[in-house]
Amino acid sequence: MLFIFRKMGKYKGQVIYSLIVKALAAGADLLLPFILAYMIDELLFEVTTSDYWLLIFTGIGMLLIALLGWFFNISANRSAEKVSSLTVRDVRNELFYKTEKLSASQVDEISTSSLISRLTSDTYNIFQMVGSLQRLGIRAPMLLIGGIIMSAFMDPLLTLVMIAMLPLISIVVWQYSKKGQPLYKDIQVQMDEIIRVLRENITGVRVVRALSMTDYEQQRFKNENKKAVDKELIATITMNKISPIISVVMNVGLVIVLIFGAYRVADGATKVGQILALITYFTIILNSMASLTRIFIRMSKAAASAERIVEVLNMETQMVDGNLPLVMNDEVHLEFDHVDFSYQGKESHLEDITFKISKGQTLGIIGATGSGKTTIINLIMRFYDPQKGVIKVFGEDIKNINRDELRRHVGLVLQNDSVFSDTIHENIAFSRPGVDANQVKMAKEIAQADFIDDIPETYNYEIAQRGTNISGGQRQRLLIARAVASNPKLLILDDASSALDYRTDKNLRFAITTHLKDTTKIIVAQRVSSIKDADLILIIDNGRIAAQGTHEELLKTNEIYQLLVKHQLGEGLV
Ligand SMILES: Nc1ncnc2c1ncn2[C@@H]1O[C@H](COP(=O)(O)OP(=O)(O)OP(=O)(O)O)[C@@H](O)[C@H]1O
Repeated sequence: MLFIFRKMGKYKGQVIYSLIVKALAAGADLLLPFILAYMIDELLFEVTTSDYWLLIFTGIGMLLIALLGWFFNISANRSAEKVSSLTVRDVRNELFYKTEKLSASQVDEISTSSLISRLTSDTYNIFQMVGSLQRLGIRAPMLLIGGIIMSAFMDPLLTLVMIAMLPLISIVVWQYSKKGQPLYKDIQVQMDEIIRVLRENITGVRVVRALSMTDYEQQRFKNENKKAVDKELIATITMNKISPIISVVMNVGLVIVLIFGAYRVADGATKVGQILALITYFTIILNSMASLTRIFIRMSKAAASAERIVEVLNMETQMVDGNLPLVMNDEVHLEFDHVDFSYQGKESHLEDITFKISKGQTLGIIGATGSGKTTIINLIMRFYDPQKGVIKVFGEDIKNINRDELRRHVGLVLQNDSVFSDTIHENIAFSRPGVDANQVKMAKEIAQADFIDDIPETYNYEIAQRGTNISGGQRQRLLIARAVASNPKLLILDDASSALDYRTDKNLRFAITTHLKDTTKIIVAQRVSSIKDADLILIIDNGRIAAQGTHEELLKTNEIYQLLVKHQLGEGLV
């Protein structure tokens, strides 16, 4: 909760304005029953000609005060909305900025869906609370205290009856608010699950349909949705018990006041107008208690959400960025020195990886599914840091290089990379400085993306979201064009040509070798033909390098490689 108040603190001028204006509006509301009592008791029953005019002027005065109250309320509410929007904008920005700085393993730990729900529904809960707090936070207590003072001013004895009810009400509100917070946290955690199922289905919509899994997925979503509804119900039922309890307690007080009031009017101890005003004040007190309850409910929700947001904001920055300028005068462009890595720090995913390649050379990585090929790429891109060993890129320890600087010099195509809903030109150029129309054209040629010339709109053709209006092979070529367009120092193609036919794949490799002579290339592939011309080939098996060497060397010495070649290229080559 402190976190929210700190964030609101930035707009304290505006908050103070809202609160003052709200207080004025509440003051106007409190004055009205008082004037009404005066009109009934002093003017209405003993009306003379002069009193008649006073009655009219007092009525007009009441109307003006009501209008003023209305104006103050509108102005304060507007200001309150502005503060809540700005506060939540700041929270979202800070959370997004932090999310960008999280390491890939921290994102794995929290999960992407949870990050999305923290950025959306959790921040919305804070938005609602900040608004309510300004709209009702001053108005409700003012009406409550003001109502008590005004009624005590009119009839202290009857007011005591009402005051006697307040401690009981406070205990009820406090107890239920305490219960509410964990329940609302549960709902938010369930929201993470709903977003997870939704994301999986949206990104995998075609697979779901192709495998006729729609019914199954609908059921899966229904289950998660039902769990959320059940949790919402438990929280709502729990919190909604507050209002009726308060209502019953207050109405009992009201009835007692009415009975005593009737006796006191009969005895001449008080007047009818005063009793009427008292009842109005008690209704104001009742409503202000209901408003306070609403604030407490919103505060419970917002506190649960703030806790989830603060949990992310307080995560330690695991990857410290180096700031050494990249000199790149080392001949060795990539070196792994006894590197060990595990995603969650438990089972090993890479073990004792050691190899090096020089500037302009090509590294081929081949191995079974799940053997650790992409994990090596993840470490080169510094998505994760290894637990042991040193990785040097361009001759510098990767930990000393600024990550943005490192990635600016790398052209990367990952297995499931996506294109964007934009023109072909933008998909290749990607708004990078220096990547002009000529570079884009050159990239198209290297990537064998001739299909672009066959489209009437050529580079202006609009690609649909996730590239649904081009084929898999065309998408891969577009991604390769994007990676080579900036003339990177290091080009990484992770299974990037799997959808290309052998001939196009061969032409692609030839074009890369001739056009990007100084670029160091890493090709991860399942096909021997894609990596056989590499200067160094790594055979990865279960997170370890089973063998390394050139095609010829491995053909002579390594059984796994011999088998691969035999199966893929034919007996004659072994
Ligand atoms: N983010 C992650 N968290 C935990 N484990 C992971 C993560 N990514 C990959 N793994 C595990 O690490 C191992 C190596 O995965 P990796 O993606 O490197 O394999 P790969 O050789 O590239 O496989 P493929 O050829 O199928 O792409 C696998 O057992 C995989 O389940």
